[in-house]
Amino acid sequence: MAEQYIVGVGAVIASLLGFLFLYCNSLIRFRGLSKLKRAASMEFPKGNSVNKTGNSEGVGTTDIIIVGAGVAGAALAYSLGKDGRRVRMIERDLNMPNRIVGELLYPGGYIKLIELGLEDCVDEIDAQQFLGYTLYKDGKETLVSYPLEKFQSHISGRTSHNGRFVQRLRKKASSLHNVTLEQGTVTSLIEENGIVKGVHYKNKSGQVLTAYAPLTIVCDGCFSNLRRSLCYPKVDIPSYLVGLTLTNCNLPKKNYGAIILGHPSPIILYPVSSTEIRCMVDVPSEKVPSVSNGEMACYLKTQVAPKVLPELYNSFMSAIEKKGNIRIMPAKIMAAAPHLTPGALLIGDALNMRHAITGGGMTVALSDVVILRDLLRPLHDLSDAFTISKYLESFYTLRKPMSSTINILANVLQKVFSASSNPAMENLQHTFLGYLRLGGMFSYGASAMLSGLCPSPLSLAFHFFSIAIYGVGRLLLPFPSPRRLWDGAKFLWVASSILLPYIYSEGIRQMFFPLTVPAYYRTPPKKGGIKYSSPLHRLRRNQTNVLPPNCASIL
Ligand SMILES: Cc1cc2nc3c(=O)[nH]c(=O)nc-3n(C[C@H](O)[C@H](O)[C@H](O)COP(=O)(O)OP(=O)(O)OC[C@H]3O[C@@H](n4cnc5c(N)ncnc54)[C@H](O)[C@@H]3O)c2cc1C
Repeated sequence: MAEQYIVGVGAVIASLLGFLFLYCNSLIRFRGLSKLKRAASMEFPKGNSVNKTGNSEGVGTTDIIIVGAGVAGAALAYSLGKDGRRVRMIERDLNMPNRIVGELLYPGGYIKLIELGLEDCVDEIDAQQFLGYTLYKDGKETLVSYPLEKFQSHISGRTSHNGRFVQRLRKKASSLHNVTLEQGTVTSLIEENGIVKGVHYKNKSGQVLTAYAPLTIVCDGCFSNLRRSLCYPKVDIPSYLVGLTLTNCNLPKKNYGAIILGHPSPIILYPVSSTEIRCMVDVPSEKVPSVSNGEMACYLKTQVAPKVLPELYNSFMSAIEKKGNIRIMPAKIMAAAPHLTPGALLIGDALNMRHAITGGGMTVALSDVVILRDLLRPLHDLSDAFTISKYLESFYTLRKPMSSTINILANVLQKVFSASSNPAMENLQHTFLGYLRLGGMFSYGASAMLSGLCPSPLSLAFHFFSIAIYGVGRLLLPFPSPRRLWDGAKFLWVASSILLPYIYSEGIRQMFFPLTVPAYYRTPPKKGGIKYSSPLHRLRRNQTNVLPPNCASIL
């Protein structure tokens, strides 16, 4: 009864906010899409028609150097290669990566793969369809399904081994005759008069070489050693993710992952192949036990194993015993803070990182690739580094709907999921789970954001207010006593102190008022008579089979 009352009051306020949100959302969407359409619908250079602007080793043979052939680099190389650019990709290690990162791709990320023509890269690698999560807390279960009803049946999340996926992307990129992929470690950028002209790199045999191109795109991942000169890196590591591979077991619900909200660490489980389950344990940075001296194994056995689902317990214990099976990675957070550098650009984890607990990095990276490809498409000549750099500044605002929504959700949810002795935090966790259980536009709206299907800062703000109303309402009922009012105030304080710093670091103006950012209006430099044709219109027509026109129609 009480919950219905809260939902009723919440629904009225939420409807008003919702109306405002939908209005602003459609305005921004309309302006943003038409800008991208305008840019991307211009004719792109084909094969040999690209101006030859390189000027040293490999004179005139490279338009764009890409550093790092990970998810972002390989996908970008393919899409730029498809547009006729001569791309030179330099990757430190061409062997199949063996990492515990980048295993879950959201449905929104899968749609980006389709937009890039790379959807077959999740075929033949034993990737699993992924439809959502079951959250477990104190013996209660909450099912969170991605809102996929309005999509074709193949649209869903995908989970797989990162290495297999990356190798497929690399293979697809290097299958294009105008994309070269070579093994080498880029050691520095070549800068002349404030313009990046190319890179110094060491090849497999240790020889120091140089490569030149009018544009260098750095995608060297979370441990980037090149980002320093292209952005203001402020990296935070709130926790570490400890990964184990479980075999001979199944998750309770097929195609769904599991998140166990237990003390001391949340545990995340999802399939990475038809026979293996990835288990990730989030351990706060200040108390990470050492793997080498066996403390981690002991921590997992004594502290974590009792919280694992009973049907996975034996596999979990055997996984700890398996040599080399305990892997650990820092979960870094870094807001994008680029400084414009003519001749160079950063994307992927090198530019921006969010907590890995929700697994949104690849979706953001692929979304960035789509935006960048569309912005670069009308440019025939990349030689005017200053003008191009100024034009590409719009990239940092256009990426915000996807990147800021996924970043903030990841960073906030890691805090909400982590056990805490603070009753207000515990309250926040219960409120969040209760909100997800409400169903309808509340839980579907939240999962539409979480899946990358409806990435919108306004939607984020709307759900934050709805959760706040719901949470405070729960605390005040049945009568708002002074004690309850105090608890409600503490609840709002804790919730805001988690969320607001992340909104601030993403940039309030870029997130909520993109139309007031001057860079947003930059159009392609009109040199050499750009002709207008409509490759993107064709693309968008194909896309509508996959993508409903707006968020409201997904829910
Ligand atoms: C523990 C953990 C789990 C995660 N899980 C998920 C998940 O489930 N889903 C998800 O979407 N995201 C996840 N992420 C984030 C995801 O891995 C990244 O967002 C994504 O891989 C970024 O792609 P990228 O191309 O920028 O970097 P990467 O994929 O890391 O690629 C960088 C490439 O650059 C190469 N390189 C590096 N330095 C040089 C150099 N100097 N010269 C040449 N090449 C170089 C590297 O060898 C590598 O191939 C996770 C992250 C962590 C830490």
